Amino acid sequence: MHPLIGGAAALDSGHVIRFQDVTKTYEGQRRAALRNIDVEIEAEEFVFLVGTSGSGKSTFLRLILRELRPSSGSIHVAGRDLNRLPSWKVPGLRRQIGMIFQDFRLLPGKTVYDNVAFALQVIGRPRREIRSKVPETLELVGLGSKGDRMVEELSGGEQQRVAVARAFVNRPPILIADEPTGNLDPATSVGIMKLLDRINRAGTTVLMATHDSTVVDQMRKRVIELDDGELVRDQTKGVYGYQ
Ligand SMILES: Nc1ncnc2c1ncn2[C@@H]1O[C@H](COP(=O)(O)OP(=O)(O)OP(=O)(O)O)[C@@H](O)[C@H]1O
Repeated sequence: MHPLIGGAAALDSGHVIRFQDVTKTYEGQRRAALRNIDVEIEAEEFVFLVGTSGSGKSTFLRLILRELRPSSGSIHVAGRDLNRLPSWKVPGLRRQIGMIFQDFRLLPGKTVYDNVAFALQVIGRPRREIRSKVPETLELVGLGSKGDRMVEELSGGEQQRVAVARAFVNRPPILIADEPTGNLDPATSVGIMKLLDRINRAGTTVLMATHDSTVVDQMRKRVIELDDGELVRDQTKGVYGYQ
C-alpha cells in the first residue's frame, strides 16, 4: 500500500454495489436500456464495464449515482437502498463515489491545487484538513510539485491525474471512471491505470466503463459486458472481447 493513501473510508464488508433484477426503460422508449440486470460488486474489487455504444453502460453508471431511477428492481450502493433513499440524502450517497470522466471536467482558470481543494470545500471540510489533504493527494498522483500550475498548462495525462486527485481527495469507498483513458495516448493511459490500480489496492472499489481493449487486456481484472441492455458476460481476470 502506498504510505500516503492510508485506508479508504471503511465500509461494511461485502458488496458495495448490488443490482437485483434491474430494468430501466426511458420515458417514451419501447425498448429497455437495461433488462433484468443482476450483479454484485464486492468491496475492493476492480471491475471493467464494457459493451458497444448504446449497450447501456452510461445508464448503469447513472443508476448507481441515482441520477436515474430503475423502472423495476432494486439497487444498493454503499449500504443504501436507492429506491428508499430520500432526495436529501442523494448528496451523501454521491460523496461516497469519486467520479472521473474522459474529458477531465476540471475548473478552467484555476490552479491544480484549487481544483482539488474545491472538492473538499463544497462538502464543507475545514480549512486545516484541506491544507493537509490536498498536497498529500497531489503527491500521491505524482503532481506534488505542480500545485501552483494552471490546469490548462498541463498535458492531458497530468490533467487526468488532477481529476483522479479531485475524485479521491475525500477518500471515497467507490471510484467510478467513465472512459478515463479515452483522450490519452497508450503510454499515458498506462500511467493512469497504474494509479487507479494503486488506489484500488488501498481498498477503494473501482468501476471503470471503457472501450479501451488494450487497457482491459493488460489489467486482467473482472469484466462485465453489456449487450443491448443485457448482461452477457461476467468474467474474472477477463479480457476486452472473446478471442
Ligand atoms: N435520456 C435518454 N432517453 C431515451 N433513451 C436513452 C436516454 N439515454 C440513453 N438512452 C438509450 O438507452 C440505450 C443505452 O444507452 P447508454 O447511453 O446507456 O449506452 P452506453 O453503453 O453508455 O453508450 P456509449 O458507449 O455510447 O456511451 C441506448 O439505446 C440509448 O439510445
